[in-house]
Amino acid sequence: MADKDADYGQDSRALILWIWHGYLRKYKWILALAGVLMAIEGSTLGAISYMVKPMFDTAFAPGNSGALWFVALVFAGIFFTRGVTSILHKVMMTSVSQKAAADLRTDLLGHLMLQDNAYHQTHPPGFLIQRVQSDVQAINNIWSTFITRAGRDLVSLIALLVVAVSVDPIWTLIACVGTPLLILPTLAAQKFVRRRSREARDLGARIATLLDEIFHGIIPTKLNRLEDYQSNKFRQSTKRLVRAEIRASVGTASIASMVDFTAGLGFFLVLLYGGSEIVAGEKTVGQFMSFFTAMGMMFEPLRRLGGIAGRWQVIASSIERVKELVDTQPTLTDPSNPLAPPKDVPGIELREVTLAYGDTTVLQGASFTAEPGKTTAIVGASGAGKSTVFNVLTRLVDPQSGEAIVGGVANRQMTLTDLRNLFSVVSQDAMLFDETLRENILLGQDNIDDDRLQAVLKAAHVAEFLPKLADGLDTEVGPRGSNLSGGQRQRVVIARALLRNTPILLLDEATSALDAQSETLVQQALDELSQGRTTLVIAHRLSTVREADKIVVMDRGQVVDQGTHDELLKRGGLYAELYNLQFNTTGESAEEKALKPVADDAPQGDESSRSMFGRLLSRLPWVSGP
Ligand SMILES: Nc1ncnc2c1ncn2[C@@H]1O[C@H](COP(=O)(O)OP(=O)(O)OP(=O)(O)O)[C@@H](O)[C@H]1O
Repeated sequence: MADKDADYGQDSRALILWIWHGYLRKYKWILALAGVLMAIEGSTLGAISYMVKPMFDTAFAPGNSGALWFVALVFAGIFFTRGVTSILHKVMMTSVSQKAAADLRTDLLGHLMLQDNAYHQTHPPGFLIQRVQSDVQAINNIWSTFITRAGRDLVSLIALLVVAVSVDPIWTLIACVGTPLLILPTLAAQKFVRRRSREARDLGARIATLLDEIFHGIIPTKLNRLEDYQSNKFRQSTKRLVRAEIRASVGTASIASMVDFTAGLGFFLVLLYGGSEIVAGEKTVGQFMSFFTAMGMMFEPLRRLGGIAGRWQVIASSIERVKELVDTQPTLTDPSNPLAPPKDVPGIELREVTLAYGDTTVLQGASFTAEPGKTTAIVGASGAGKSTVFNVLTRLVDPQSGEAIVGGVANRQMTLTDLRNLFSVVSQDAMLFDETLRENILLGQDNIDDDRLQAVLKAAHVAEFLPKLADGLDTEVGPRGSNLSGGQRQRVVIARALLRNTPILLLDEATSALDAQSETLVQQALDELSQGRTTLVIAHRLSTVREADKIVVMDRGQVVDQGTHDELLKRGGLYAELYNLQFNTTGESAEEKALKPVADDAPQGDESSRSMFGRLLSRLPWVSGP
């Protein structure tokens, strides 16, 4: 993302207020108590430096052993108080900080899951993981660096300053003479740090995306010998990250160092001026020691506070990034006056749907109907827009014009929850989570009785491979279900769909990745699943859609024909061409013979149809691929 001023121009006050209102205000009493404890701890430094004066002037100089006891006991009490208050406020602050960060992470995840599909296509998983994990962690650092330390340091500084002023206001003024010199360089350094931190966070997100792609695609990476290529890309990005991190920390450190320089100047001047007053006998050694102890103790908190200005810039850049995500609103939302979803098994109608991604038109006035409780197949070449039809129906994307009607209700008029509760989708990528088989099937439903579960396992043909698994239903399936075969994963997804018991079933190439034996089993499970439901099937293998009640033929975003298998073959249009082509190339001579007259007789004098054929020939996966 561009590193421009406008991006990090979010004013710090607004960012703090956002965190305060959203995540901290509810802990205000704990924070207040922790603040009091912090103030007590901070003021103990002032008390220590204050007690140096009586130690010298009342106990040491006159040799008063009674006063010595008193001073020693007071010192012990001060250190004890410091220890107790320190641990108490740290525990309180840490618990609030961890809880606030957990709340923020959870909110962020919920918000990101609601974003449109288009958003997730432009914000890859690695990028979002980085935001949810690392940026929130950086915000969490607010506590360790900003509030806990800064609060205590500020109180210490004030207490020590009070002691110093009480000893001699002029000495104090001289000691602080260099402070105004700090302002301009500090502001410049802060801006620099914020810029570099932002750059580092961007690079971190890019690296997380790269890692995500490498590990998700580890098999193609190995097979294509891409190890060096990926390592190189990683090395380049990490080099830039290291550079940005180093620059940011140099900026942060330089702010602290500027404090050192001005403090050095202050010490130098006070030593000359105050020292001469002691030599002249105008001040006592006790006063001088008390002042110098206060000044010496001020040095560390002041240095840390100087560094905190830089750290705040790092934190602010993370808050900005997280806030940017939170401020992004999804466009696919519930209607303001939603209608109830259909009660019976619904029919589906796509009415003149046109959809484009940028300049690319994907659906162009596409219309068809799918009867309730029947199976409708959608066929067409790769890229014809078949999967996009499913995306429109389930509102993963909204078309620019036209509408999708489910059971007489336009899908945009239902809430997203009601709409998506109507569909079960089984696709080629059976999405399993890294949990047990049982958890993968139940997906959080805890009201399923065992009889129903067993019936579902049987119907989905999961029961057949259960005995082969070490822990049966409690077997861990591994990341993305990697401990199961493709066919087994499909059957788990079918079991899920059976349990969801939705009235509409969308099958997107559900059996295409399976061998013949698995395909038969999965097909049986799917047949079981589609009973009594409105089913839409996308399949490249036309043998699997022959039995459909209706077949919708798509070409380049348009519905070019629809009917039963026999009707379409008789008409001799695109479907007959596809079918003929498929069975010719797979060498099923019986089909070939049966279809040849149809293909020859088809009304293909039409040039567009012939060019379509040539186009299809080059695009069809079953022609070029295995
Ligand atoms: N998010 C997107 N942004 C841009 N173009 C897209 C997007 N999604 C799909 N497309 C394009 O839309 C066209 C239709 O895609 P779709 O996935 O619907 O085709 P399909 O018929 O299902 O293809 P296949 O059979 O290969 O799965 C393709 O040309 C694809 O490149």
